[in-house]
Amino acid sequence: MTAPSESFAPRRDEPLFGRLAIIGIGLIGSSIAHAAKELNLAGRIVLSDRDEAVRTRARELDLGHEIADTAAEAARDADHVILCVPVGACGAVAAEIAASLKPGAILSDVGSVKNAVVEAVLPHVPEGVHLVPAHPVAGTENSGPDAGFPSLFLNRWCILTPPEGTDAGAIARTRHFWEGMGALVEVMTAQHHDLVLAITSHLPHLIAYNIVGTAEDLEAVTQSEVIKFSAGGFRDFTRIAASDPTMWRDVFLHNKEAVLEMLGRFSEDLSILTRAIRFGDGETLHKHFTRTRAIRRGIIALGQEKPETEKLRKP
Ligand SMILES: NC(=O)C1=CN([C@@H]2O[C@H](COP(=O)(O)OP(=O)(O)OC[C@H]3O[C@@H](n4cnc5c(N)ncnc54)[C@H](O)[C@@H]3O)[C@@H](O)[C@H]2O)C=CC1
Ligand SMILES: O=C(O)C(=O)Cc1ccc(O)cc1
Repeated sequence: MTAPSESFAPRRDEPLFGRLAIIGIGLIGSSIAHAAKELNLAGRIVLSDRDEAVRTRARELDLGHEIADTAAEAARDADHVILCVPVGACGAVAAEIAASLKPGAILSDVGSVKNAVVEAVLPHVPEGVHLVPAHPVAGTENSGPDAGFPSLFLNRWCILTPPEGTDAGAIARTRHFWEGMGALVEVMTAQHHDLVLAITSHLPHLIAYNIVGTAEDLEAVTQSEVIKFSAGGFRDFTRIAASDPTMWRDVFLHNKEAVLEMLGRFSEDLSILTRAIRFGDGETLHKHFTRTRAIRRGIIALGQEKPETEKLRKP
């Protein structure tokens, strides 16, 4: 199947899909387009975006093989259609392309929330079309067609959440597509996905948006010292808090229950730490920090993250 290659992942001799349609040409859509073209995952890659300026830029960047003016045009006759738009737009785009989807096609997405996307998209999926939702747990704080790069998904998880009874062949083809881009694939229910991601991704983003906002509110008091002396911790938060506002508004509006559940637990734990500080309970603080340090070391041991000191060393 694979030939020796200079690429970041093996290039296929034969494409996996005849026609791939990507709707939404932002960070994720353009990254898929780069990877799928470079690795020969699809014979023809057609992209579309509702924003004309984005379509023009995608043509300049030579993304895929063709930029269509409408989502319906891009999806026509496609074997694999991926919605790469904000979570709140998935239902409307599915309605827009429904009549263009051919029997046997796989309809997928990349949304950071899964249950709400399935609920919004499923009513528009024609008979014979397979819905296989996906979430690549890989990204950056940047957005738009210039932000994408082909190795974004390399060694990163991609979670598939097919509704019960989904055709096994369609799930397997979607798995092979993401594995083809170097991702590690896991299958779970949409509900479980949303609960896990609420604590591992959505809550951390909310905390970052909040702390950077609080710091900005204090600027008058601190006279720019927040920015000047922002050491590692705060700087990391500013990167996360620079993430796309539309995308993250949609994440919180569409994963409301799970995020509120995790936020409740977070607040309870924060109260314990607050009490410990107030009453000088060093033992509680030390115990807590020891436990969290072990979690970080576990992530590094699994090879999913490099120690900061290694990142700082010159290559
Ligand atoms: N940014 C990240 O790090 C990650 C994002 N995701 C998910 O991927 C999806 C896309 O995110 P990004 O690529 O970061 O966003 P982005 O903001 O870079 O691009 C989204 C694109 O969708 C287009 N769009 C919006 N509504 C549309 C519609 N109705 N029809 C056609 N095009 C439309 C916009 O014009 C924009 O070009 C989101 O659902 C997000 O939750 C998943 C993993 C990581
Ligand atoms: O930039 C970061 O650190 C991210 O966390 C990127 C990201 C954002 C949203 C997702 O659904 C998955 C990954």
